[in-house]
Amino acid sequence: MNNSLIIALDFASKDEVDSFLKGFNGESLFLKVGMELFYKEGPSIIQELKEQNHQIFLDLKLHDIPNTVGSAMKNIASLGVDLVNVHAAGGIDMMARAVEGLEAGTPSGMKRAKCIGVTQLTSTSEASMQKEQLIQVPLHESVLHYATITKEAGLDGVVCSTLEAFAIRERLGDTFLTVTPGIRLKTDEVQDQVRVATPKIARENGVSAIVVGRSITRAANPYESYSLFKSEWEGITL
Ligand SMILES: O=C(O)c1cc(=O)[nH]c(=O)n1[C@@H]1O[C@H](COP(=O)(O)O)[C@@H](O)[C@H]1O
Repeated sequence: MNNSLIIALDFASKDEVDSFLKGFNGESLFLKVGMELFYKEGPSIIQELKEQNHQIFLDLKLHDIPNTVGSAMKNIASLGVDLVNVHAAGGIDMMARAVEGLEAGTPSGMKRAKCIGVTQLTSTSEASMQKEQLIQVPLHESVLHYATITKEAGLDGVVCSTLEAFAIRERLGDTFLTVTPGIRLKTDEVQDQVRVATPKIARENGVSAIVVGRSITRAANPYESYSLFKSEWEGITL
């Protein structure tokens, strides 16, 4: 999990995923399946990707009452994915029930998926958080607060931006995962993301894993783009 580069498979169908993965020549990857792909293809896409030896982050960002999230996680656990997430805004009880559900649903002999809490989405700015969520503290503080209650609930880490990762590690320790989307090379379009940084900054801030989507999946040559991100993330000069 640590030092991973997770590719966000934000595609409309399995066919698009297949043609994307062809360029990787069977390399074992850490892949994120999100709502778009999962709602189209269902659990079979997870099975297929696992059979191809990939690690899977199933990103469904659960956010509901504790009972519903706990039961949903029990079913998700049977898919055998490596990483799942919930919204920290659902609260401590909801997050604790998510982990309980995962533990109850993980088949014996299998490792339970790690569970992380989404703090403030990387598409959220301080101004929009204050105006739309009526949270009147600086965004950094809101993220640190969500990270603290996520740990209290027994989760394994958070989704945050690279800009908050260092402070989270300082407060909550090195083993608490910081998974950071909003990753762009200097020359990339930011698109709908707000709190963005390069793989180099992510590495310098000690984040556990970076998540990269469109900069790789929509690149003219996805494998070349993946290699660029990977070498900057790993600190290798090409
Ligand atoms: O939980 C996530 O993965 C997530 C949380 C967050 O705060 N921001 C965020 O961008 N993501 C996901 O990370 C990916 C980022 O994609 P790109 O912006 O295309 O690199 C998308 O699949 C998002 O759903």
